[in-house]
Amino acid sequence: MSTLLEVSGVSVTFDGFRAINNLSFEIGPAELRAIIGPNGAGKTTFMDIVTGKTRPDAGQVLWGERSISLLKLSESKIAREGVGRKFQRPTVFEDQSVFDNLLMALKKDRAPWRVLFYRETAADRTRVGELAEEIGLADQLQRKSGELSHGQKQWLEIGMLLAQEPRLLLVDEPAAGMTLAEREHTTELLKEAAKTRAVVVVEHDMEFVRRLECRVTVLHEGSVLAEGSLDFVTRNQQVIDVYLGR
Ligand SMILES: Nc1ncnc2c1ncn2[C@@H]1O[C@H](COP(=O)(O)OP(=O)(O)OP(=O)(O)O)[C@@H](O)[C@H]1O
Repeated sequence: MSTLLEVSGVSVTFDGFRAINNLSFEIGPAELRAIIGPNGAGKTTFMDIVTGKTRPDAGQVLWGERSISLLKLSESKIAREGVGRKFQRPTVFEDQSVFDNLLMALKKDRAPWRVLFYRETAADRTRVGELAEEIGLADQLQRKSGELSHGQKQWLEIGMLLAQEPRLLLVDEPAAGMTLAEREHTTELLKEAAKTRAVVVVEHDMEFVRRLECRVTVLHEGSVLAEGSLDFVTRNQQVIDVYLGR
């Protein structure tokens, strides 16, 4: 399997506390991966490192075919390289329609004068339609985003990230606060997105993780404790002791 992202031997210490401890982790170019683990295991810090928010004290984070080091790039450069991140709370423009939110998110030259003189094209409208279809909001395009349900807002934000055509999408607890039907739709959406890019989902909801039907990485004290199918990792006695059994 070729590798899109390779984290190797990464450590991060905050005030003497080692939040990430010699972490090594790989993900392929079109793969869905779930990351689970107890509170404080280092899941958020892992995403912070990949996106350039937190700089590790040691280790490597290599990206793409040319194995460039993400550690040398700023947060904005990493985003432009194709790393997208979805935080837990949706951050859509509530006063704007679903259509406008998606339109604004399309990958464009962001030079200020271009934004100023920007006119949407037929190709843009088509792309917005495709994205809306993909996230299940094709019949909601004219609605104000603020009127959407919590789940719909989350899908819209995923759509806005997909509009940027990321090669890796990091998603933090997408199922939180969703109804069962919304969770099911989210599962389908993430599975579909992972057919053409890497998607890493941090999640505590085990039923949700089961439905993703993907490889699972269990983090504990900043390292990988176990990796494999959900059935495989949940049979691991250490995983039961530190996470599931509590
Ligand atoms: N900026 C920081 N300064 C000091 N300590 C930090 C900082 N960020 C994270 N930590 C500590 O590092 C450890 C790992 O935190 P992290 O948020 O990555 O865990 P997590 O697995 O995402 O947990 P949760 O499931 O609760 O979100 C925790 O003990 C946390 O308190």
